[in-house]
Amino acid sequence: MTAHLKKAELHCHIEGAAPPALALLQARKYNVDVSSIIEDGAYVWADFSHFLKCYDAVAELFRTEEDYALLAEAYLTELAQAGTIYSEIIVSPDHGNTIGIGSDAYLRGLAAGIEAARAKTGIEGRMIITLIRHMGPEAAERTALYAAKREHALVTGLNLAGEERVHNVADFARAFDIARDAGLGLTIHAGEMAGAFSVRDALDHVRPTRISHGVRAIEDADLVKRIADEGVVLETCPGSNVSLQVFPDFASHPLRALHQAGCRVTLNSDDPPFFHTSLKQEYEIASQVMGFSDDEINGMTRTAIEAAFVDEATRRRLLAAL
Ligand SMILES: Nc1ncnc2[nH]cnc12
Ligand SMILES: [Zn+2]
Repeated sequence: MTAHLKKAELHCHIEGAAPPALALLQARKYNVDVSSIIEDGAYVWADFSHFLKCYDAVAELFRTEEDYALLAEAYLTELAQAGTIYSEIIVSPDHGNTIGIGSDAYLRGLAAGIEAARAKTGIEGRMIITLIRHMGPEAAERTALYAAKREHALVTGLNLAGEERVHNVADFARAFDIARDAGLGLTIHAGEMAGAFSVRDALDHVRPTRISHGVRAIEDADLVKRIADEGVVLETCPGSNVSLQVFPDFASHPLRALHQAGCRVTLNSDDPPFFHTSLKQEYEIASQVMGFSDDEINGMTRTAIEAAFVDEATRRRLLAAL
């Protein structure tokens, strides 16, 4: 049982956290037919590419600042009820432009939701802006320049998500330079849908302090050693990996092997209802299915706070709360 453990999360895509019931309410509100993406109260998708399309269709159902405030408040409140003290949500201001409210209003809505959840429960939240790999380097640079303006105090990092099997990380190096110069924390989706070379690619060309997923580093023993030696933090999402068939089951998941090799690992939910999981469940899986002790799991939570993209005063306060 992990209900008594404090929790922290570095990796959850906010539109991917929308429960199907909420998506259905939004669909009704905007008169959108979602029968092809929600069946019997669950999201339907067949593979990773299809999942990304389903994700975009769900994101399309959130169209105003208020919609986003409610989504963030609901998600963070649920996390806090499970004992979570810190959460970074991955956000996509480009989506604000797609739906016509603009990036500022999109972030303002999410920030309002984070603040409302903090006022109610004490949970601390931050936003990590993501570049979308399959939208290419030019769009990424525009988004990085926007992120670097740091108009929202709760925006503290930059990520790269989307279809990992297109482009090289080097194509996005300028975007990450812009973010680094602006003092944003850096993390990159790698070693999820593509193999170990993709993690190496991210480490060689950008040197982020964290890797989103990174689990397929296990395919290359030298790379695992490098991750451990350099103290790179892996935002692992076992439920997501099994759901997307990156690994056939939890028994084959490399979390235990990475931990044993000295890699700094953390527990995360990614897109929880899409993958039939939650942060609470990821902690349960680590404990009950993978056999990690409470001390080992607390170590992962501590690692998450140590690697969080927050100011040092907040980090000290969160570490003291563990
Ligand atoms: N698991 C994932 N990998 C890459 N991009 C994503 N966008 C939303 N979820 C994602
Ligand atoms: Zn992700």
